[in-house]
Amino acid sequence: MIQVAINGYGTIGKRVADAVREQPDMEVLGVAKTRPNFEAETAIEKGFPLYAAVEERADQFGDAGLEIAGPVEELVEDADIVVDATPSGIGAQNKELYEEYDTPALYQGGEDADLVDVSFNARSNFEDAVGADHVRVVSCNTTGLSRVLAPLREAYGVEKVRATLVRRGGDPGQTSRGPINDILPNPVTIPSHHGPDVETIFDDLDIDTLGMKVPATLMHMHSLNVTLSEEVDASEVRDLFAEESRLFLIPERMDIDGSGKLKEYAHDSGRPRGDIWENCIWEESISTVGADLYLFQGIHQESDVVPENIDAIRAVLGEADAEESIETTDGTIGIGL
Ligand SMILES: NC(=O)C1=CN([C@@H]2O[C@H](COP(=O)(O)OP(=O)(O)OC[C@H]3O[C@@H](n4cnc5c(N)ncnc54)[C@H](O)[C@@H]3O)[C@@H](O)[C@H]2O)C=CC1
Ligand SMILES: O=C(OP(=O)(O)O)[C@H](O)COP(=O)(O)O
Repeated sequence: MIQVAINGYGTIGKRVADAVREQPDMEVLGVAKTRPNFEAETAIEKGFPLYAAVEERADQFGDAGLEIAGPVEELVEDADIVVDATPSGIGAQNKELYEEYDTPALYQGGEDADLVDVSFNARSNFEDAVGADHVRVVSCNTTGLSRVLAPLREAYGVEKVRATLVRRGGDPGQTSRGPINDILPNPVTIPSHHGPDVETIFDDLDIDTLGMKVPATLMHMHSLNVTLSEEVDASEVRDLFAEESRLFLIPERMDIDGSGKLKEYAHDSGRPRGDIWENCIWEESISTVGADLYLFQGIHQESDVVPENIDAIRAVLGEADAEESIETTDGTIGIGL
């Protein structure tokens, strides 16, 4: 059994912990947090050993009636791999800790690409992460773009990508985020950081991205234009995408007009936390004009990177190839609405 440590038990960390628990070849050795809160309490309720990420604050857990298993150093030392899901920039500070105990580590998309040996997307470059010590699972948006581009590149070739990313202002629990009544060009400079980030997965890709932030919390929305290397009928692209387990084509008959109904559907289907691990592509939006492909896709920022973290664990430890790992991950967490 692969012993997995999770350092940072917030939006991403708690979802990765639940997904690790579903795997036949992995166990959650423990999760580390800086301070007690509702997430620390639920970690204990779920039976995850809770470790103190910051020594000076360890007493706060006892004061709140939460039992601590030990300091984060102990957890890192005993683990086969650490998933660092701390806020942007903290992962970089933690790298020294993981190196000290010679424990390989996964980082999240908020960290810089040059922190790691490999930036990772399971569908696109699984093999690059085999045996690597420091791997970054790219951000929710980069994951969403990579999943669409990988099959298009293989089937037709891609000349140029242009994407406009309408990004949610904050996650539902991030009460201090915004905007609350505006539409922001964000970042206002072009390209946004997403294009260069996708190039950490496909280094020969020509991609321009523009970003915005809007008063929404549920999901991001991408408006995508891909110039393919050949003229393709839209129905062929739909068939190509239908073969991809992490692309959900929203059928017209479902009458899902946006992120609200998508999330409602995920809740109705019994998904944990209403998570949607797949890209959600409106089937009717898939259109071609000559070699230009257009589509809209919704990206559930809180959960699409979760299966990618699970696959990255197997890649780093050389425990499976891409196909085996993706199949196991999808089957155990319930991918395929
Ligand atoms: N929330 C999202 O939509 C997505 C986030 N990401 C990336 O995932 C990473 C984590 O983001 P979230 O889960 O949203 O953040 P979060 O703020 O929800 O969770 C981070 C957790 O780490 C804890 N923490 C803070 N400092 C720590 C330390 N020194 N040691 C251990 N734990 C510490 C916090 O208390 C919190 O529980 C970031 O790099 C972010 O860019 C990637 C994809 C989507
Ligand atoms: O990595 C993300 O988005 P991004 O790729 O748009 O920077 C996640 O949705 C986290 O975004 P945040 O930096 O707005 O919390």
